[in-house]
Amino acid sequence: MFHKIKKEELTWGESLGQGSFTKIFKGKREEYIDCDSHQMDVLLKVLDHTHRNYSESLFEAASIMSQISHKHLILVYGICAVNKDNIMVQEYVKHGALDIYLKKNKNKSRVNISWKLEVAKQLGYAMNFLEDKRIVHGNICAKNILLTREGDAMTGLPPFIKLSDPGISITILPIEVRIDRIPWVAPECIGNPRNLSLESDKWSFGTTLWEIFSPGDLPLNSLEPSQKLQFYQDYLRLPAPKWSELAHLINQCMAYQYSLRPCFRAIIRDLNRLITSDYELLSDLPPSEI
Ligand SMILES: N#Cc1ccc(Nc2nc(N)cc(-n3ccc(CO)n3)n2)cc1
Repeated sequence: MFHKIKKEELTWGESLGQGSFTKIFKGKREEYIDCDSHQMDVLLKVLDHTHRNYSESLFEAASIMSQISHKHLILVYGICAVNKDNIMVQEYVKHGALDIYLKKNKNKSRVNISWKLEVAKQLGYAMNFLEDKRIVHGNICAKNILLTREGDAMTGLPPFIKLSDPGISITILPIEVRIDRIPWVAPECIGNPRNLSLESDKWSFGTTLWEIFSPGDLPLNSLEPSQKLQFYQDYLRLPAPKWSELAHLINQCMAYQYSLRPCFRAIIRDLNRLITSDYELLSDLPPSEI
């Protein structure tokens, strides 16, 4: 399952924002390694008291991430559950979530096409690792991609990302939340969330690709819930990026027929093709026009 962490080991720092049913704080964890103490930075993900009924799902998310180890997956140290608080303790990632980072660096030359392709490829590696282990994540989105290293175009140092835990599973969340998460939640999971599968992770990966390459926009952000549902009922597609090969890959991942979605090995191969083809493209389009 997961390691149980005592509240005394934790020191609380600043609030860093909030997820759907959680609040996140920076913190420190006292660690005793061969009897001298070490303080390490941690991220404390606290379940809102009003959603204490979801604590089992938070523990399940922690348990999934604790059972596997990969350089592009977040490291979860364990859970601290004392009286009303349910806290997931994970490694602190220096630059936080990708969705906020992309907005902040919208027109910065550092966040260019090759930077974005590198991030997409690393996410593909994490997803391929999960697919090989038949582990469904269930909440792939830019908000759950964490930036360990910004990278530096001058020295050619690439960015480095880690996929976060899935949080509360959509299989137990009310239909309103599933509809609100269109277009990240795959169509087959709207009617019946138990259709969550390795294939639905591919759909979400496609939406996340769209997010990474859009200049900080959120897909279908202006639509009401009923219009989001209609979007699926009409088999509509997200606005295609101008880069047709990228648009093609996004649409393959976001195939309404889930058996047609490519495996992550194929997705990584296609991303590598985009990376090699990317340089002709750079000459004629400004990054924001992809
Ligand atoms: N300003 C700022 C700032 C904010 C957060 C971090 N660090 C961090 N470390 C993690 N392990 C997880 C997260 N998350 C953020 C959203 C989610 C939702 O999944 N996680 N953020 C660093 C700087």
